[in-house]
Amino acid sequence: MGMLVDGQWHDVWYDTSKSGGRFVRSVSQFRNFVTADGSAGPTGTGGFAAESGRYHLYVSLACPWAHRTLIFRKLKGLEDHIDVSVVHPLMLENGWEFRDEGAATTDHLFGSSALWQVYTKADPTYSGRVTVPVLWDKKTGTIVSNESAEIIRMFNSAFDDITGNRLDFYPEDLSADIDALNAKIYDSINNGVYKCGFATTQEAYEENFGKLFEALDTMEERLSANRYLFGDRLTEADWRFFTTLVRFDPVYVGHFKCNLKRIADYPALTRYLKDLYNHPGVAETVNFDHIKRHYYQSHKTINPTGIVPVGPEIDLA
Ligand SMILES: N[C@@H](CCC(=O)N[C@@H](CS)C(=O)NCC(=O)O)C(=O)O
Repeated sequence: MGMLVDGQWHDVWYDTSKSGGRFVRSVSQFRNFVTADGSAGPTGTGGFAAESGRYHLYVSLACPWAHRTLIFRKLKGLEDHIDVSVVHPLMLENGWEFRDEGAATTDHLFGSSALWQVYTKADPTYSGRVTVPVLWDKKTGTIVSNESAEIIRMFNSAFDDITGNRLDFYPEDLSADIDALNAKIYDSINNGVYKCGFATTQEAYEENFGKLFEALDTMEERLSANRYLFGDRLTEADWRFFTTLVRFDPVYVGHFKCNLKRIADYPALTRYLKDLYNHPGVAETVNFDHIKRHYYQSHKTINPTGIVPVGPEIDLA
């Protein structure tokens, strides 16, 4: 774990000393958009037109945020148009690293040993965290975006004329409702589990623990009456929720101490999780080996022995 300061790598853990033991996620800094015609998106600059083979995606199979982008790449038929490098599951003193081992790969573009080197290629004086996912532009030699919420929006529509795939997970008529629900799920659930797990005071942990399970109870109720979060319409909000749900019982219950209940104890959430997992193409994006090894072996302040629990038995088929 570490970060870049003026383009130099430093091995440091999250500093919670100024926030009462609370984990505060930093804001992503590369915020451009790929658009169908290269015009500017909601933030950043233009010049990033959708083209087959032009963009490269860096992901971790362990990371819930990167997982969103892999799901969209799959469901939107982008696999032949956007290639991928997969970091090694262990994130230690050099941060995310590349190694040709199992499902992990080399850096297919530059052969870098660590992801921070890709960040400094985009900006030699970059200061900040080195996170996945990263969407790289081969043409201009820079990072388009390192914000998953925005990368999935690009994947949802920018390449439609190239792929002919017009599935829309962010339909206009639901967009405001999706944004509102995303915000709630992000704060109390997606990021909520991290706020429990990375808390360094009892108070910070308990505050987020309460909010997390309150939010899960609300979702359980909502999904008791609906197949998906918005009735029978499968949207971006479902995929954003899914990547946390699928990691919950194998990792967050134990490693992040989110243990009031398991997802297996919620009938509607269990049915929903299985439904999404069995959606064509999605199971192939889930790698429980990387998920478990990443969390249990990378966060030495939480699990110093690095022992990965063998259980629980997970059967989502
Ligand atoms: N807001 C970012 C967050 C991405 C993120 O925090 N990724 C984690 C992995 S799950 C990471 O790379 N962390 C490295 C670090 O914080 O140094 C997004 O959604 O794209």
